[in-house]
Amino acid sequence: HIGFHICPQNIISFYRLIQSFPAVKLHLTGAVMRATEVEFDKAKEHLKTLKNDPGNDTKLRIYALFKQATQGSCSSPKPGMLDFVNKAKWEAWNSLGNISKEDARQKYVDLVGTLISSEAPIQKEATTAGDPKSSYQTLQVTTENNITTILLNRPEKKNAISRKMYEEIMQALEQAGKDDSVLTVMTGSGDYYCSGNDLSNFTQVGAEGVEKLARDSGELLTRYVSHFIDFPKPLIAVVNGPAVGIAVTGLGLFDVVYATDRATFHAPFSQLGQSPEGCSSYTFPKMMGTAKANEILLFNKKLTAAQACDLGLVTEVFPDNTFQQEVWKKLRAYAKLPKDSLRYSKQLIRGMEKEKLHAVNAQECVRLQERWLSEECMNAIMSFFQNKSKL
Ligand SMILES: CCCCCC/C=C/C(=O)SCCNC(=O)CCNC(=O)[C@H](O)C(C)(C)COP(=O)(O)OP(=O)(O)OC[C@H]1O[C@@H](n2cnc3c(N)ncnc32)[C@H](O)[C@@H]1OP(=O)(O)O
Repeated sequence: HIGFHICPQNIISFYRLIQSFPAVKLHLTGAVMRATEVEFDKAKEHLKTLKNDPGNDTKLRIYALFKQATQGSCSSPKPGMLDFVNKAKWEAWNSLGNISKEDARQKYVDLVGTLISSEAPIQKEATTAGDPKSSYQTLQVTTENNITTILLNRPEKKNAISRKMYEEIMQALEQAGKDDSVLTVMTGSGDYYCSGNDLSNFTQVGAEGVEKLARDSGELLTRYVSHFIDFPKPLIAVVNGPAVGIAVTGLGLFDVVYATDRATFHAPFSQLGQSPEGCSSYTFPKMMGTAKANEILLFNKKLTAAQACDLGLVTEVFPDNTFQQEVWKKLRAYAKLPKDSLRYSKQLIRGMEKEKLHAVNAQECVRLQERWLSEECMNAIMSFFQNKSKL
């Protein structure tokens, strides 16, 4: 017995205690938050939503990881024999030895993730009435056979991503990250996978002018891309047709990309007076070499599915007439694999890169905010709407 009383009120005071540490306040008010710190903060918030008491051992582990992540190794003197609670906390913290702050932060995030997902309701059926998933306007989100599918659903606009759709995709990713499914799939409805950013996002200039629009767009894009960087389980793109702009660049943040042989991949940034996003200025050169990436990101080279596969952007290409059948057969088999093993393996594969990716995302969005205000970009957007100059 360690002196904690296990009741909901005590869980709440435990969180308050954790929140009240000066180190956390300092960390929260820091002007620049590092990527995993953002994730760490999210985990702290998620922790507050736990409905069940995780038990004293787990609470001590959470406490210890929190201290190690924010203050480093335990160096305070051991509390006296009769100071049960503080002694147990000290022992838990001290038992972490010299593990780094970053490792502790990751372990904290993983532990909270496991606790939260163990409470998630079991999803047995595809979308049902009253399910928040059925309230999306631009997406159709379903969970079936352990697979949550996010269907981009504006086929009449070639699934161009409107502001509403950016928000809904983020919301759907948050849900999918927490639900009981094993895999998350993104695909498009109709003949396109996605024609990228909806160019009318740049024509809705409010009273505060274009600078405000550019700032808001930069903020939206940063959040959007962060959701892919931080997505905790395997994320698969089923590219059912042509992909443009951010729908191409973001593919570097997916874990597997299956494409129909009808798909093309086009990131026409210089043609639009813009610059790369979705972390592609980092993921593309890393994946295919700088020279090949330059043809795509600087010189607007449109790739066929086979070329994209040769360059490593696409995992496998299927003939269009058997695409859906072959891909879903594979996915259904993958979705039978153990969920946590997949989740942890993905986190190991991606974990080391996360901070870098967040930094790249931030840098790309700063550059884009400047680009969106440029004459080059404004002319390209006007030209699309006035002359319908297509790519
Ligand atoms: C909040 C800001 C975040 C910014 C993130 C940065 C992201 C950057 C990018 O993604 S850059 C790429 C932007 N995309 C484009 O430039 C594509 C523009 N579209 C086209 O060139 C063509 O529409 C096409 C080649 C994709 C398809 O041509 P086609 O098959 O001939 O179809 P239509 O042109 O008739 O299209 C049907 C319908 O959809 C509308 N539409 C298609 N794509 C977009 C788009 N990206 N933005 C807005 N609207 C789009 C098109 O206008 C038609 O509408 P209509 O029927 O005329 O009302």
